[in-house]
Amino acid sequence: PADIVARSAALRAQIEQANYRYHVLDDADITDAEYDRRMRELEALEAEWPELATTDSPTRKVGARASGGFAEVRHALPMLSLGNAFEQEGENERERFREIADFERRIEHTLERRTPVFSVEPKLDGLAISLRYEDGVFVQGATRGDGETGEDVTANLRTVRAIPLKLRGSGWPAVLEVRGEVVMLRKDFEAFNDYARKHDEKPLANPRNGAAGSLRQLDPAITAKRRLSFFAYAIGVVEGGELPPTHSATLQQLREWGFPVSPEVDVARGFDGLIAYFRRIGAKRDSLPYDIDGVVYKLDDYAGQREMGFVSRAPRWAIAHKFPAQEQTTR
Ligand SMILES: Cc1c[n+]2nc(N)[nH]c2nc1OC(C)C
Repeated sequence: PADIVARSAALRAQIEQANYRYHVLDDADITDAEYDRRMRELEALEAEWPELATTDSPTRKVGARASGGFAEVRHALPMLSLGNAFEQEGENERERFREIADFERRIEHTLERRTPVFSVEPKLDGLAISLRYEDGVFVQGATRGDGETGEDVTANLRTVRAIPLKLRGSGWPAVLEVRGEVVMLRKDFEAFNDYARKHDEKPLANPRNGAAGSLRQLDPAITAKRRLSFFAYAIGVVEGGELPPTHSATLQQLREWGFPVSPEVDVARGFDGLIAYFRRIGAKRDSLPYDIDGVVYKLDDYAGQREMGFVSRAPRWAIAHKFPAQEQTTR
């Protein structure tokens, strides 16, 4: 009936807007209680009128259990690994961060630029995944695997509220692949372990294990009980449309389409800019809502990235800069 259809459409719009404000803008405008009340009302409507429960409904109906394990997915564009750099002994910064100095200098020389612009990001310690959208609708999600082929964990990813089931706004390509990290936020990790201890269940060693373990559950109903999050950091396949010419502009575009992107991402110029960012993020590492194991520097313009190319499977245009290993207290 028309009034039911109108009511469910209004609830969807309100819930999707609340998801966007909570996960993307980190600026919720309704209380959790109000959010839950609207979700329960929509779930009740869908229970009474099942045709309302379409696959992109924000009620995120849980799919079937992947009985014989996960299907394999071949990444049309390999999911890259990153060369990484560690701190060394040395009198001055250029020696202590020699590998970063070499990385940046190689780009200056090859592209004949001075102090090139980099997109700089925290390196989240979670599980890398690739999300495929066709005409703005989430159709498939896969783990990184070996970079060439991963596991189809679509049903599990549909239960992650930070992952949009359909894109927001307009102007997206016919096919868009977004890559990023599924993480378990520290507050959700602590809550999970408090619950586990009280109920004599095995606690998680660290949030990364929480994310990996939750996503690889064969039964998506179990994944749905684990509170996971997601932050986009790259693009894969793009067909039937185009993206901005720089990575930093693309990340902003992804936010507008409904993807969470870490608020810590920034742009930096030249070696000094990279090291200033490394120190800034290093200083606030323990106060971030998720675990990180370093920062990532990427030449910002895609034309320059193409010109720099790759060494084996790691790009010459990007590098991870790791912090000294932290004694991982098994909480
Ligand atoms: C493997 C990887 C991991 N991360 N993490 C961030 N933040 N960016 C990023 N980029 C990556 O690869 C790029 C080369 C796309």
